[in-house]
Amino acid sequence: MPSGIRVKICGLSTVEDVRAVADAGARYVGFVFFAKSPRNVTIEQARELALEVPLGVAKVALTVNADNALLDAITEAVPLDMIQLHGSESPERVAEVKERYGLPVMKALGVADAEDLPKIADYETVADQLLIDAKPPKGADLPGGNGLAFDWRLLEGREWAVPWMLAGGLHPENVAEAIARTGARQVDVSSGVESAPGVKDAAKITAFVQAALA
Ligand SMILES: O=C(O)c1ccccc1N[C@@H]1O[C@H](COP(=O)(O)O)[C@@H](O)[C@H]1O
Repeated sequence: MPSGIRVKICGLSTVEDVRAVADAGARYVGFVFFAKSPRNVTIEQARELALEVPLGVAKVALTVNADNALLDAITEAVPLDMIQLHGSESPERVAEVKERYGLPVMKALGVADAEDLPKIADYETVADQLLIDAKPPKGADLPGGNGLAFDWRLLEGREWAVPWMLAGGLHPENVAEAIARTGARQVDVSSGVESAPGVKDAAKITAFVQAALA
C-alpha cells in the first residue's frame, strides 16, 4: 500500500545525484542558488541538471532573499516547477514572486520554539506550500542545510491551509519517527543524505526515501 509521503532531496549538484534521487522515488529535487552554501550551483549547472530530471519529479529552485535580477536569470534559463524562498522574505514578497514568475512558491520558515509558530500563519494565504525547517543557530552562514533538527513535538496536532513539508536534520534513521510524530506528508533533506558537505551519497538517498515511504 503506497504511503503517499512525498520526498524532496535538496542540494543536488551532479547528474549522478539526479539519477539516484529519481531512481529512489523522490518527488522533488532542489537546486541551491546561494553562494555561501557547499551545495551552490551555477545557473548553467542547474539548467543541465534540470534537463536530466524525469517527468513526475518536480524541480525546485532554492533561493535566499534573491532579488528579481537573480530570479529572472534563474527562471529564464532553468526549467522549473517551483521556487523555494528560504530567507526572510515577507508575505508581500512571496506574493510578488508568485505573480511575477507564474510558478508555485514554497516559503521556508524556521522553528526553534513555540514562539516561532504564529508567524507561519502569515504565509498560509500567499504561499502554495510551507517548509517548516529548524531555525539556524545564531551567526550561522546558512539559513538552512545545517543538519539541525527542532523539537518535532511542537508540530503535533498542527494544521495549515496549504501543503507543508518537514525539514531540518532529517536522515535515514530518524525520518520515519519524524513523520510519525509530526504527521508530515512531505519531507525534505539535504545534509542527512551526504557523505561530506555538498557531496550526495546515493546509498543514503535510497535509504532515506525507503524509510520515508515505508
Ligand atoms: O542546503 C543548503 O545548503 C541550504 C542553503 C540555504 C538555505 C537552505 C538550504 N537547505 C535547506 O535546508 C533544509 C534543511 O536542510 P538539512 O536537511 O538540515 O541539511 C532543507 O529544506 C534544505 O532545502
